[in-house]
Amino acid sequence: MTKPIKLTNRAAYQRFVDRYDTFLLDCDGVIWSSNTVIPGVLQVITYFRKKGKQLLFVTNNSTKSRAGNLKKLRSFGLEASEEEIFSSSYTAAYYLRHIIDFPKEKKVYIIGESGIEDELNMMGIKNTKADADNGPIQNWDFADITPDPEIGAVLCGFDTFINYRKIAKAFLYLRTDPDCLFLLTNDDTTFPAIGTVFPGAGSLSSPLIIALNRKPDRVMGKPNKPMLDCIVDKYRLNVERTCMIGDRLDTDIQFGINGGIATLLVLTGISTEKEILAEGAPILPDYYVDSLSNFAEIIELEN
Ligand SMILES: O=C(O)[C@H](O)[C@H](O)COP(=O)(O)O
Ligand SMILES: [Mg+2]
Repeated sequence: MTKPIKLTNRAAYQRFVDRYDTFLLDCDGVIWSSNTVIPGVLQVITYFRKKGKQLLFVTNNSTKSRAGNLKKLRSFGLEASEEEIFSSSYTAAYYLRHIIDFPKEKKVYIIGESGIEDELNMMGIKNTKADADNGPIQNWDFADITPDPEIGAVLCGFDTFINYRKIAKAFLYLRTDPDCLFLLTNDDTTFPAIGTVFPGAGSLSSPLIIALNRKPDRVMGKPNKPMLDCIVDKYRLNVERTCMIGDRLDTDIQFGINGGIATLLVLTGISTEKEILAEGAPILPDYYVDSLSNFAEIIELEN
């Protein structure tokens, strides 16, 4: 495998920017770390816009809908449109409506936050509301955990309100109805926040996988196909002139590789330089850089 190129000077930054017309931008670990914007990144994204680059925001974070992500981008002063945003919650709703045509009389049981519920509602897909089971089981009372034939799919995403009740209900729906779909918005094992990492969506759905001894039927987010289909259905990407920019090898960079597009790893999130320089590293980006903010050097040149 070709050794990744580290971008470290103005000439390299300029060549890279001139080489691509479309950037698929990951969010957590590239633009922000939970609610804090990564220093120096905003001006670079604004500069890409000024240079007429097409920007698509491609996030595995299912907690927000496209509208929720747009609000967050704008809260940092970044202009964008919902059309440019692809979240794993949107991809899940898109997949259920446009790829498998989920039965209208059936419901989706959500383990996740409002982003999933909002996107399912916008696609007209019945669901059990994200906060329906945020309360714990009281006094070992399992009486209200019963099979529900209306549940046609269990959809798991990132859920900071995860609890035993949700896992138990999802388990029962999947165990009692073999036709009930088991779907994940994404399976990132960790989540980057406040300069460190915490358990990710993939860790939160693992109790179900273990208890059921069953793998999910489909995972929506990067590096998986539903997210790529969702983007390609909306945008005719010129893969030759497109680059995926991300902080995680097994999601962002693998997604680029699967899509036949170039990849740039930034070291402000999950994956490290040590991982890509290791002998026999399984996933390698084409390029890497300490931070997206490094490109600010070429902005100064122009001013
Ligand atoms: O656990 C998760 O859901 C992920 O860590 C997180 O959401 C990744 O988001 P992204 O980096 O794709 O924006
Ligand atoms: Mg990320």
